[in-house]
Amino acid sequence: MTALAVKGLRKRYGSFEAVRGISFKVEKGEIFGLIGPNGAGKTTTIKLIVGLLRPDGGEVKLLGREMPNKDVLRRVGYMPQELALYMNLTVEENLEFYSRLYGLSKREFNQRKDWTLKFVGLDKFKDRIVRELSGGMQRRVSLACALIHEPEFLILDEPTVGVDPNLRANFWGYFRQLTESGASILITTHYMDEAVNCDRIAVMMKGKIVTIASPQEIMEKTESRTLEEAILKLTRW
Ligand SMILES: Nc1ncnc2c1ncn2[C@@H]1O[C@H](COP(=O)(O)OP(=O)(O)OP(=O)(O)O)[C@@H](O)[C@H]1O
Repeated sequence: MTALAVKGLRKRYGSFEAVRGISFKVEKGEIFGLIGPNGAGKTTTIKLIVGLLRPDGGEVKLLGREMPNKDVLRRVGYMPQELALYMNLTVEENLEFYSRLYGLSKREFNQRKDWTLKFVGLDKFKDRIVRELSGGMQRRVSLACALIHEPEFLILDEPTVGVDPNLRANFWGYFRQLTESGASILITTHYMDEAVNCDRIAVMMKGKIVTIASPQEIMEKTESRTLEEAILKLTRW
Protein backbone atom coordinates (compact mmCIF):
# COMPACT_ATOMS: atom_id res chain seq x y z
CA MET A 1 0.00 0.00 0.00
CA THR A 2 1.29 3.46 -0.88
CA ALA A 3 1.54 5.91 2.03
CA LEU A 4 2.95 8.87 0.09
CA ALA A 5 2.84 9.55 -3.64
CA VAL A 6 4.68 12.58 -5.03
CA LYS A 7 4.14 13.31 -8.71
CA GLY A 8 5.87 15.91 -10.87
CA LEU A 9 6.51 18.22 -7.90
CA ARG A 10 8.03 21.63 -8.72
CA LYS A 11 9.06 24.69 -6.74
CA ARG A 12 10.72 27.95 -7.73
CA TYR A 13 12.20 30.63 -5.52
CA GLY A 14 12.06 33.64 -7.85
CA SER A 15 13.70 32.54 -11.06
CA PHE A 16 15.58 29.67 -9.38
CA GLU A 17 13.98 26.26 -9.66
CA ALA A 18 14.81 24.37 -6.43
CA VAL A 19 12.64 21.29 -7.14
CA ARG A 20 12.36 20.29 -10.77
CA GLY A 21 9.53 17.85 -11.30
CA ILE A 22 10.27 14.99 -8.93
CA SER A 23 8.20 11.83 -8.45
CA PHE A 24 8.48 9.04 -5.89
CA LYS A 25 6.39 6.80 -3.68
CA VAL A 26 6.80 5.70 -0.08
CA GLU A 27 5.15 2.39 0.77
CA LYS A 28 3.47 1.64 4.09
CA GLY A 29 5.97 0.39 6.67
CA GLU A 30 8.93 1.69 4.71
CA ILE A 31 11.84 3.93 5.76
CA PHE A 32 12.51 6.06 2.70
CA GLY A 33 15.55 8.35 2.59
CA LEU A 34 16.00 11.60 0.65
CA ILE A 35 19.75 11.90 0.23
CA GLY A 36 21.86 14.47 -1.59
CA PRO A 37 24.34 17.32 -1.22
CA ASN A 38 23.55 20.70 0.36
CA GLY A 39 21.07 22.62 -1.73
CA ALA A 40 19.77 19.53 -3.57
CA GLY A 41 16.20 20.44 -2.63
CA LYS A 42 15.47 17.95 0.16
CA THR A 43 14.08 20.37 2.74
CA THR A 44 12.08 22.18 0.07
CA THR A 45 10.56 18.84 -0.95
CA ILE A 46 9.60 18.08 2.66
CA LYS A 47 8.07 21.53 3.14
CA LEU A 48 6.04 21.04 -0.04
CA ILE A 49 4.79 17.68 1.26
CA VAL A 50 3.65 19.02 4.64
CA GLY A 51 2.14 22.15 3.06
CA LEU A 52 4.56 24.73 4.47
CA LEU A 53 5.33 25.73 0.88
CA ARG A 54 2.97 25.87 -2.08
CA PRO A 55 4.17 23.91 -5.12
CA ASP A 56 4.37 25.48 -8.57
CA GLY A 57 3.40 22.18 -10.12
CA GLY A 58 2.71 18.55 -9.41
CA GLU A 59 0.78 16.82 -6.66
CA VAL A 60 1.23 15.18 -3.28
CA LYS A 61 -1.01 12.40 -2.03
CA LEU A 62 -0.42 11.53 1.62
CA LEU A 63 -2.29 8.68 3.34
CA GLY A 64 -4.66 8.53 0.39
CA ARG A 65 -5.59 12.23 0.38
CA GLU A 66 -4.48 15.06 -1.83
CA MET A 67 -2.43 17.62 0.11
CA PRO A 68 -2.73 20.12 1.64
CA ASN A 69 -5.32 18.57 3.95
CA LYS A 70 -5.67 19.44 7.64
CA ASP A 71 -7.20 16.10 8.64
CA VAL A 72 -4.27 14.22 7.14
CA LEU A 73 -1.76 16.41 8.98
CA ARG A 74 -3.20 15.14 12.28
CA ARG A 75 -2.04 11.68 11.25
CA VAL A 76 1.46 12.90 10.35
CA GLY A 77 4.42 13.65 12.62
CA TYR A 78 6.90 16.25 11.39
CA MET A 79 10.30 16.89 12.93
CA PRO A 80 11.77 19.98 11.25
CA GLN A 81 15.47 20.58 10.73
CA GLU A 82 15.53 23.57 13.07
CA LEU A 83 14.21 22.60 16.52
CA ALA A 84 10.74 24.03 17.06
CA LEU A 85 10.61 23.78 20.86
CA TYR A 86 9.67 26.18 23.63
CA MET A 87 12.98 26.47 25.41
CA ASN A 88 11.51 27.98 28.61
CA LEU A 89 8.93 25.23 29.05
CA THR A 90 9.47 21.77 30.48
CA VAL A 91 9.71 18.62 28.38
CA GLU A 92 6.17 17.63 29.35
CA GLU A 93 4.79 21.11 28.64
CA ASN A 94 6.28 21.01 25.15
CA LEU A 95 4.70 17.62 24.57
CA GLU A 96 1.35 18.89 25.78
CA PHE A 97 1.57 21.90 23.46
CA TYR A 98 2.14 19.65 20.45
CA SER A 99 -0.54 17.21 21.52
CA ARG A 100 -3.07 20.08 21.49
CA LEU A 101 -1.80 21.22 18.11
CA TYR A 102 -2.49 17.73 16.79
CA GLY A 103 -5.99 17.78 18.30
CA LEU A 104 -5.53 15.36 21.21
CA SER A 105 -7.78 15.75 24.24
CA LYS A 106 -6.23 16.08 27.70
CA ARG A 107 -7.25 12.49 28.37
CA GLU A 108 -5.62 11.24 25.18
CA PHE A 109 -2.49 13.21 26.04
CA ASN A 110 -2.31 11.62 29.50
CA GLN A 111 -2.72 8.19 27.94
CA ARG A 112 0.07 8.78 25.42
CA LYS A 113 2.67 10.82 27.26
CA ASP A 114 4.26 8.12 29.43
CA TRP A 115 4.74 5.77 26.50
CA THR A 116 6.20 8.57 24.35
CA LEU A 117 8.59 9.82 27.04
CA LYS A 118 9.75 6.31 27.76
CA PHE A 119 10.15 5.54 24.07
CA VAL A 120 12.72 8.33 23.65
CA GLY A 121 14.26 7.70 27.09
CA LEU A 122 13.09 10.98 28.63
CA ASP A 123 10.73 9.70 31.29
CA LYS A 124 13.04 10.84 34.07
CA PHE A 125 13.45 14.29 32.50
CA LYS A 126 9.82 15.28 31.96
CA ASP A 127 9.94 18.18 34.43
CA ARG A 128 13.21 19.64 33.15
CA ILE A 129 13.30 22.97 31.32
CA VAL A 130 14.23 22.24 27.71
CA ARG A 131 16.86 25.01 27.56
CA GLU A 132 18.86 23.23 30.25
CA LEU A 133 19.05 19.95 28.37
CA SER A 134 21.90 18.90 26.08
CA GLY A 135 21.49 19.27 22.30
CA GLY A 136 20.99 15.53 21.87
CA MET A 137 18.30 15.47 24.52
CA GLN A 138 16.55 18.42 22.89
CA ARG A 139 16.49 16.41 19.64
CA ARG A 140 14.83 13.59 21.57
CA VAL A 141 12.21 16.02 22.89
CA SER A 142 11.60 17.14 19.32
CA LEU A 143 11.15 13.53 18.22
CA ALA A 144 8.77 12.91 21.13
CA CYS A 145 6.70 15.93 20.03
CA ALA A 146 6.43 14.45 16.53
CA LEU A 147 5.29 11.11 18.01
CA ILE A 148 2.83 12.18 20.69
CA HIS A 149 -0.27 11.64 18.51
CA GLU A 150 0.84 8.21 17.25
CA PRO A 151 1.31 9.34 13.64
CA GLU A 152 0.94 6.92 10.75
CA PHE A 153 3.48 8.85 8.72
CA LEU A 154 6.63 10.42 10.10
CA ILE A 155 8.67 13.08 8.32
CA LEU A 156 12.13 13.67 9.75
CA ASP A 157 14.41 16.39 8.37
CA GLU A 158 17.96 15.60 9.51
CA PRO A 159 16.80 14.31 12.89
CA THR A 160 20.25 13.24 14.08
CA VAL A 161 22.35 16.35 13.38
CA GLY A 162 24.64 16.96 16.34
CA VAL A 163 23.59 13.73 18.01
CA ASP A 164 26.32 11.41 19.30
CA PRO A 165 26.85 7.98 17.64
CA ASN A 166 25.25 6.04 20.49
CA LEU A 167 22.12 8.11 20.45
CA ARG A 168 22.00 8.03 16.66
CA ALA A 169 21.94 4.25 16.82
CA ASN A 170 19.12 4.52 19.38
CA PHE A 171 17.16 6.83 17.08
CA TRP A 172 17.38 4.29 14.27
CA GLY A 173 16.20 1.64 16.70
CA TYR A 174 13.14 3.81 17.40
CA PHE A 175 12.50 4.38 13.70
CA ARG A 176 12.60 0.67 12.90
CA GLN A 177 10.29 -0.10 15.83
CA LEU A 178 7.80 2.45 14.50
CA THR A 179 7.76 1.05 10.97
CA GLU A 180 7.43 -2.47 12.33
CA SER A 181 4.23 -1.35 14.00
CA GLY A 182 2.92 -0.03 10.67
CA ALA A 183 4.12 3.58 10.41
CA SER A 184 6.01 4.89 7.37
CA ILE A 185 8.98 7.26 7.49
CA LEU A 186 10.43 9.83 5.12
CA ILE A 187 13.84 10.96 6.34
CA THR A 188 16.75 13.13 5.21
CA THR A 189 20.27 12.70 6.51
CA HIS A 190 23.84 13.52 5.56
CA TYR A 191 25.16 10.55 7.51
CA MET A 192 25.73 7.67 5.11
CA ASP A 193 26.21 5.15 7.91
CA GLU A 194 22.58 5.97 8.76
CA ALA A 195 21.21 6.19 5.24
CA VAL A 196 22.27 2.61 4.71
CA ASN A 197 19.50 1.63 7.16
CA CYS A 198 16.79 2.99 4.84
CA ASP A 199 14.74 0.46 2.89
CA ARG A 200 15.02 2.68 -0.20
CA ILE A 201 16.72 5.93 -1.04
CA ALA A 202 16.03 8.70 -3.54
CA VAL A 203 19.30 10.41 -4.43
CA MET A 204 18.64 14.09 -5.17
CA MET A 205 20.84 16.59 -6.94
CA LYS A 206 20.07 20.08 -8.21
CA GLY A 207 16.35 19.65 -7.70
CA LYS A 208 16.08 16.32 -9.47
CA ILE A 209 16.05 12.68 -8.45
CA VAL A 210 19.05 10.89 -9.88
CA THR A 211 18.08 7.40 -8.77
CA ILE A 212 15.69 5.51 -6.48
CA ALA A 213 16.76 2.11 -5.14
CA SER A 214 17.79 0.25 -2.00
CA PRO A 215 21.20 1.19 -0.56
CA GLN A 216 22.50 -2.24 -1.60
CA GLU A 217 21.31 -1.79 -5.20
CA ILE A 218 22.81 1.70 -5.35
CA MET A 219 26.19 0.36 -4.22
CA GLU A 220 26.05 -2.50 -6.72
CA LYS A 221 24.97 -0.29 -9.62
CA THR A 222 27.80 2.16 -9.01
CA GLU A 223 30.32 -0.58 -8.14
CA SER A 224 31.00 1.04 -4.79
CA ARG A 225 32.09 -0.55 -1.54
CA THR A 226 30.27 1.99 0.62
CA LEU A 227 27.12 4.06 0.23
CA GLU A 228 29.21 7.18 0.71
CA GLU A 229 31.34 6.29 -2.30
CA ALA A 230 28.19 5.52 -4.34
CA ILE A 231 26.50 8.82 -3.49
CA LEU A 232 29.69 10.73 -4.31
CA LYS A 233 29.80 9.08 -7.72
CA LEU A 234 26.12 9.81 -8.37
CA THR A 235 26.21 13.45 -7.28
CA ARG A 236 29.54 14.59 -8.71
CA TRP A 237 29.08 18.09 -10.09
N1 LIG B 1 13.40 30.67 0.95
C1 LIG B 1 14.28 30.51 -0.04
N2 LIG B 1 14.50 31.49 -0.96
C2 LIG B 1 15.36 31.33 -1.96
N3 LIG B 1 16.08 30.20 -2.20
C3 LIG B 1 15.90 29.19 -1.33
C4 LIG B 1 15.00 29.28 -0.21
N4 LIG B 1 15.04 28.11 0.46
C5 LIG B 1 15.92 27.33 -0.19
N5 LIG B 1 16.44 27.97 -1.26
C6 LIG B 1 17.42 27.42 -2.23
O1 LIG B 1 16.84 26.24 -2.80
C7 LIG B 1 17.83 25.23 -2.94
C8 LIG B 1 17.38 23.98 -2.21
O2 LIG B 1 17.39 24.23 -0.82
P1 LIG B 1 17.00 23.11 0.24
O3 LIG B 1 17.06 23.73 1.60
O4 LIG B 1 15.73 22.48 -0.17
O5 LIG B 1 18.18 22.07 0.05
P2 LIG B 1 18.60 20.81 0.92
O6 LIG B 1 18.83 19.69 -0.02
O7 LIG B 1 17.63 20.59 2.01
O8 LIG B 1 19.99 21.28 1.53
P3 LIG B 1 20.71 20.94 2.94
O9 LIG B 1 21.29 19.59 2.79
O10 LIG B 1 21.77 22.00 3.02
O11 LIG B 1 19.69 21.05 4.03
C9 LIG B 1 19.14 25.82 -2.42
O12 LIG B 1 19.89 26.28 -3.54
C10 LIG B 1 18.68 26.97 -1.54
O13 LIG B 1 19.65 28.00 -1.54
